[in-house]
Amino acid sequence: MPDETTHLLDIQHLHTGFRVGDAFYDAVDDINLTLDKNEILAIVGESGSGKSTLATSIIGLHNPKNTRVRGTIAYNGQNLVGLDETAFNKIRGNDIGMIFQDPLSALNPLMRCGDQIAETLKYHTKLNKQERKEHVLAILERVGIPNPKLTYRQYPHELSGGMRQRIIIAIAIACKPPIIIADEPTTALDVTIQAQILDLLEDIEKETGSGIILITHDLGVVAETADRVAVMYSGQIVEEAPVNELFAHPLHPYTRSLLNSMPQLDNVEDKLHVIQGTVPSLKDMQPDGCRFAPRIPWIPASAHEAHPTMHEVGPNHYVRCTCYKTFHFQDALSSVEGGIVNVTD
Ligand SMILES: Nc1ncnc2c1ncn2[C@@H]1O[C@H](COP(=O)(O)OP(=O)(O)OP(=O)(O)O)[C@@H](O)[C@H]1O
Repeated sequence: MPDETTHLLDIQHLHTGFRVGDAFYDAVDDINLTLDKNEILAIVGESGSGKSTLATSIIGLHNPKNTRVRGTIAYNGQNLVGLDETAFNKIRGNDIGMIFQDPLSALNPLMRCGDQIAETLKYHTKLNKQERKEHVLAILERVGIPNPKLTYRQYPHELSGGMRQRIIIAIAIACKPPIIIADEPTTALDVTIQAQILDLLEDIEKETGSGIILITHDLGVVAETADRVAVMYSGQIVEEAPVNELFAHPLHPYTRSLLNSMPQLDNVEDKLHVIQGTVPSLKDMQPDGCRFAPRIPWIPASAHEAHPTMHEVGPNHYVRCTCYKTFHFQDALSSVEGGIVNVTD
């Protein structure tokens, strides 16, 4: 692991629990993770695995009445956990830029696009009105808007989905934040635009040296864009590795299942395999033991750790629980249940 002092962000023992009835349930359960300059760290996992909760914990977007956040998110000598709204407002946009999945709901429909970018500059910089306008035009050009002067005056609904996402990226990078969190930034876009937006994010990372947390359920996006990957399942990280290592030597049964459920362009004859079962809801999460065990019932209980920990299995490669050592995909013939073809190798 890189020297601790170089980490942009150092998350230790992060728990984020939501109130359900009278109790809190951890959607993020003891996460340890670092982000460095000049890297794109992908957080990948199925819907409900806790990816967005991790992101919103970092930028303090939770209602404290219904949410309990514990642990440390060290940034620039301070712990972001427990900061009040005033302190977070200074950090959001200036230190941490945020790119959301749905640009239409993230933008103000009644405000011109240029003014929305200028607003961030107004709040965080001492630039005067004219300087802000010039800066916004330069950013619009940087994010690939073909006619910045026209788009400055346009409202979000006048733009295509791809262009709107470029506006969101412009807002996120306006103050050159060292950290950018992109939560499913391309999910709502078609494939061609998706590739352009991912290229843009990569260029920004190279130009500015920022660290980007890229949240996605799409392993194709991960393969194309990320430097390092953390795989999340049921609120926990189950595997973490540099991207090439993860794709070449995936170890955790969940990672292997996710990879096996990806369509392979070079093997069109193959069936698309589906992972049986679903991510448990908050109340149904097992407090201890291997949380993926119920989805691989053919693996004996003795293969799992009672209290799973992360094991270092190679340089910067970590995997949770010992079950990866004995895991194998179930035989295809015996695994057809309820119309679902289970993963096989
Ligand atoms: N405000 C909330 N109150 C209660 N439960 C919540 C809240 N937000 C999320 N959850 C629950 O926390 C768990 C993790 O959700 P989260 O949205 O972080 O997952 P995700 O991996 O980002 O999924 P998706 O890709 O669908 O957003 C889920 O069980 C979800 O229902």
